[in-house]
Amino acid sequence: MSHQHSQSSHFKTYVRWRPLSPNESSTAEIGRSVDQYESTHSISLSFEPHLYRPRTWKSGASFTEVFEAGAMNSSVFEGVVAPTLPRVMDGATCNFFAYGHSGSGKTHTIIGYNNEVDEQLGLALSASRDLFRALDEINIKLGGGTGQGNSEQDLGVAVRLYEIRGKLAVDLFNNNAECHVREGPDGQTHIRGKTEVLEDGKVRVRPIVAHPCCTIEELHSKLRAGLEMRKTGSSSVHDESSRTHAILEFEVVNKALLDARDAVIERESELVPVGKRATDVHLEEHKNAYIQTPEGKYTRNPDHTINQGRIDAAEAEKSEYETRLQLAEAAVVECFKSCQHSCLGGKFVFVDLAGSEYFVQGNDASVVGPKQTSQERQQGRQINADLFALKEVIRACALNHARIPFRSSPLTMVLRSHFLGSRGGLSAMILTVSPSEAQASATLSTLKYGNLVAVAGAVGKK
Ligand SMILES: Nc1ncnc2c1ncn2[C@@H]1O[C@H](COP(=O)(O)OP(=O)(O)OP(=O)(O)O)[C@@H](O)[C@H]1O
Repeated sequence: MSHQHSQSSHFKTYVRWRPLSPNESSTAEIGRSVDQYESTHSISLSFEPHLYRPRTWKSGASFTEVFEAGAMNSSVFEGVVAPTLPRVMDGATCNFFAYGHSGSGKTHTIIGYNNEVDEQLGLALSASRDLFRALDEINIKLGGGTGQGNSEQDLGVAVRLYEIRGKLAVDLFNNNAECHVREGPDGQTHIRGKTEVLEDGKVRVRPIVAHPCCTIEELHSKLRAGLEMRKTGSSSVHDESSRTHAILEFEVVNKALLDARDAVIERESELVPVGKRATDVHLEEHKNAYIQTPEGKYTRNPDHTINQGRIDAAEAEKSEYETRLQLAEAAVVECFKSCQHSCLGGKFVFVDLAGSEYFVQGNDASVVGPKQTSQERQQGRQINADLFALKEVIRACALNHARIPFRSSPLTMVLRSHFLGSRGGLSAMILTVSPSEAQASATLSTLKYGNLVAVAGAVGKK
């Protein structure tokens, strides 16, 4: 088939239909069928006549699998996430994006609403369950490890939960603290909270909080508390609509790594006042070294001698603290080298993308969104920009470009390390869609975006 594109082994796209909800039971369903090619599927849709919508639409052969409305979370997990566990246990990052309109089933898929029943457990919670099982085995095998986080080397899971709201990251594990997303001189993205000035003059800037968990129960309870903090906005479709991208990370850690990272933050906070003092001393000593003549020119001040010794002492102190920081950073690297298992640093990342009702492709008139305030329209524009940026990053990664446009949006900046860490890992997008004719425009919008992303993820791959 001419429109058939093979799926990259590093990026996959899935579709999940949800059942009609009780209040949609009287509405008609979108006509749909699936064609299977070698390892991909295309979807054909037919709609009731509508002024702003085509009568039929067919995707490319873009989708790895299409889950029908009867599929339980456990089947989706087995098809999408479970096969990637070995990659995470080898230290890679596997990213999973849920994308769909408000009420289409993103939260149902990622977190789940009934955690008492295994089949209903969301993908993230099932992933954490399997991750803990695998880590417990290693902790016992590596000898001495109790699996309860008592040993420096016992492996556990650090969980982070934050949202991208506009240009800021909001830490749901730190009382919704607003954090800035910046690129550092090292080219890495840094997500940092407000600067805290401590009593001893140290200046601390905290990264996103990572809760270390030794058991799945501990992780669930932290997660429940964080999810309570999620901002909800009004929506014409679903009361709990989110206008933000939520990011949930599970990273394999041990106490030695967490301590080493804490030491880096501590050394950074010590360096700030010492660095400032060195700059102040330099400025003070040079301030009176020149005077202005009546003609407005600057000339050396004969009455002032620069105290070079004072400047040198301040610089020497600064470089001592810089060395301490470098040693602390080297200790983090050493943790990875000395760990007896390659899984340290392996990550599952789940991203609940903002609702697809904001996605507009060109002058696409088929998308008729809910009535929005001007603030919501502005958020919508940012979300749309994020989604385009994400697609372009996926394309550049698939093409193995040396320069990947992570800087294009706060979302892609934040995902930088996850995409780079996914070399050896995998990224997948799950498109959640409603079969209701009443949601046809939103469903079409979701599938169109998913189709674009799948094409982007498949370029350059045979
Ligand atoms: N596959 C499914 N099977 C059964 N029920 C589902 C499924 N998908 C969604 N639902 C139900 O539909 C409702 C809306 O789903 P959900 O809250 O997951 O939507 P959402 O996409 O996360 O919405 P929002 O973006 O507004 O948060 C929930 O009551 C959920 O239980």
